Amino acid sequence: MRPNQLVPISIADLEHNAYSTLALNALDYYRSGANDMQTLKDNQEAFSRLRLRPRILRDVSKVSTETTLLGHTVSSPICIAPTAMQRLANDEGEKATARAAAKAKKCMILSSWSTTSAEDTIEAGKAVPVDTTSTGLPLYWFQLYVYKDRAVTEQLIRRVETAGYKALVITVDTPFLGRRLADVRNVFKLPGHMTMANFETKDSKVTMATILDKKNEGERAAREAAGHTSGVKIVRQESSLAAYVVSQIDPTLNWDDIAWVRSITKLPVVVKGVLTAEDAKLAADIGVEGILVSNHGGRQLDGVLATIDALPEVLDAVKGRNVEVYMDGGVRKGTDVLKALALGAKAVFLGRPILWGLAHNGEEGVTLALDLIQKELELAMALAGCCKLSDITRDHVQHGTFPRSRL
Ligand SMILES: Cc1cc2nc3c(=O)[nH]c(=O)nc-3n(C[C@H](O)[C@H](O)[C@H](O)COP(=O)(O)O)c2cc1C
Ligand SMILES: CCCCCCC(=O)C(=O)O
Repeated sequence: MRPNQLVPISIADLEHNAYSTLALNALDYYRSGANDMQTLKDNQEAFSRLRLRPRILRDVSKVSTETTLLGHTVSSPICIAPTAMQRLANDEGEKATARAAAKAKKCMILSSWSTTSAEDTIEAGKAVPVDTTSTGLPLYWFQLYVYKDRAVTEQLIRRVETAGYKALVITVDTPFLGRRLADVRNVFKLPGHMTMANFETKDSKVTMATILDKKNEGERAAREAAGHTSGVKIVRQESSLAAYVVSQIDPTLNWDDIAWVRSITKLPVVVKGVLTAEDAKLAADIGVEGILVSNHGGRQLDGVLATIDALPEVLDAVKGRNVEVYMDGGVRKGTDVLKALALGAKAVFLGRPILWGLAHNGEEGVTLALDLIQKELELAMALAGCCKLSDITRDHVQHGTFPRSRL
């Protein structure tokens, strides 16, 4: 371990260590939120504004966190959110995460923008022997960005169906990339030896470097055409990620496209990035199977509600409808998970904690991150008087610090 690093016993320790392990452009890409990072901060702080209401004397000698997600049994409601470019943290990247998910029998969502292909990632997970001493299986879902070129999107859907992914998670909060200032300053780009592996064909490798080079070439040509001397240094005001999004991702995305995706696949569809009752109702009306309440880890529209604060209105809006509701954003501790479940989430997803685990020690680091928060959840459940997830109710949590009698 490097000087100043901690023997990690919490997600916060893993994050602390990652700060001295990762290269600055990767660290900044992972840790940043958009603009002032108000929402990024609030995602965690909002959990601290909630208080737990434990019940006592309930025989909590055995605690189980087993649950189902869209009909599949997994060991726990703690799941892995899609995060792009995991090989920036560790060379094994998405494969390491998939193996850790398999060992823990947890659900992993793979990003469209992975640095390992969808096929190679799930194969790595499937190669891990299944622990038969407990029920449940690892579960892999695929996160979809809808490309301007619908053929690219459709081909990807066919590939992930064949590979064995069990749901499509369509991210709907990213028509354009949020402005992450550190990435702009660093002129963030993927190192040349890594690719957006799902978009690599025999003939063309889609790297951000190639996109950026084309863009620079275009800018240079435009300057020359306007009579400027060639060779003048071009000062870019965006990360290459933002440029790639503008060139490839469809900002016209709307509810008809969600219906289109549903019409071309038998996989269940989860919409990721819902923050309001209004949109939750529209999602349920269109027939999606899942809603992931998310503000993209504070990386898109800065100033939106913390996800744990948006969760109740989404749940109220779809009460009685046949749709599962999950949340992500700021989940760092077992008590955070308990609070989200008490408000009514079916599961929670972890973004950055998995990256901090990967940076720590690849697959073992992700296993450690998952295990730390899993053990914290089990302890929190026992201390709150809950042996199984169905024992956790809305009465286990309240807003603010006033006793109920004074509210
Ligand atoms: C570095 C990074 C990359 C991400 N990449 C994606 C992505 O490719 N697709 C996506 O839908 N969300 C992406 N997200 C958002 C996460 O899925 C998730 O919503 C968020 O990280 C949850 O917040 P947390 O990091 O506080 O746990 C990314 C988040 C981070 C931090
Ligand atoms: C269409 C937007 C691509 C963003 C890719 C990665 C990501 O989601 C992030 O937050 O960064």
